[in-house]
Amino acid sequence: MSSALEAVGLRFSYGDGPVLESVSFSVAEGEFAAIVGDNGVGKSTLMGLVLGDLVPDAGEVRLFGDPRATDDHHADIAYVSQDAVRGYRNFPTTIEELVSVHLAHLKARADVGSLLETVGLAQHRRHALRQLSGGQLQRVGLLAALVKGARLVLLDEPTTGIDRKFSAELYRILRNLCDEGRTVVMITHHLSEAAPFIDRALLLSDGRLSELDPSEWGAVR
Ligand SMILES: Nc1ncnc2c1ncn2[C@@H]1O[C@H](COP(=O)(O)OP(=O)(O)OP(=O)(O)O)[C@@H](O)[C@H]1O
Repeated sequence: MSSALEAVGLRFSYGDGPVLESVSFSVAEGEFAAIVGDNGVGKSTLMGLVLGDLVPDAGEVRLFGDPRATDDHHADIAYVSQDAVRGYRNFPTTIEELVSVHLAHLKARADVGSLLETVGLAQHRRHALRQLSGGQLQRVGLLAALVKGARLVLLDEPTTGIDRKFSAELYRILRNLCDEGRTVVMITHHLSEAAPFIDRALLLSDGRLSELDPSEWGAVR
């Protein structure tokens, strides 16, 4: 399997001591990987390096085999943050309109109904964004990633403020995306809830990333 995302010897500091010392990992196309670690260990910093918002002091990020510096694969990757859509909540549009406009802008052809079906929002297609719950809004963020046709979907704490039932639904949607060949890398503080759906868990601590054995997934909070 070829790699969707690879990091080789990433080192990064904001100025004081290094946040990341030497981070190396590879996520293959079609995998669902979770990144876990205590508060402040550098998970969002690592995401910033992957997204190109931050530049490593040493090492390299590769997207689909290409060094990020030479090809940012803008069209292939999508980032869904904790509050991706919350800020747009009062924008006067329905989900259906949002998707249609986005598709038209991208000159992309896709069936709006099946995209909404994929993220479990079909029955809300004519609802205004302000009528949606936090969990439903989070899925609108994911929907934007799908409209774009992203092959690599990055999520930072997608289940913050979302109850267990909605979280499980979101994980199931992400699992399905991976089964269709997309790649998902998700920062989470809820590994035990995500465990039934993911392929791999990577633990960030002391500036390094290590693979967690599935037998350890239940013990990490
Ligand atoms: N812009 C910044 N300038 C200086 N230091 C920063 C900046 N952003 C983060 N840091 C520091 O870098 C370290 C890692 O922060 P980061 O947000 O990456 O951690 P995290 O693992 O995502 O944390 P959390 O789980 O709380 O979201 C922390 O000590 C933080 O205070």
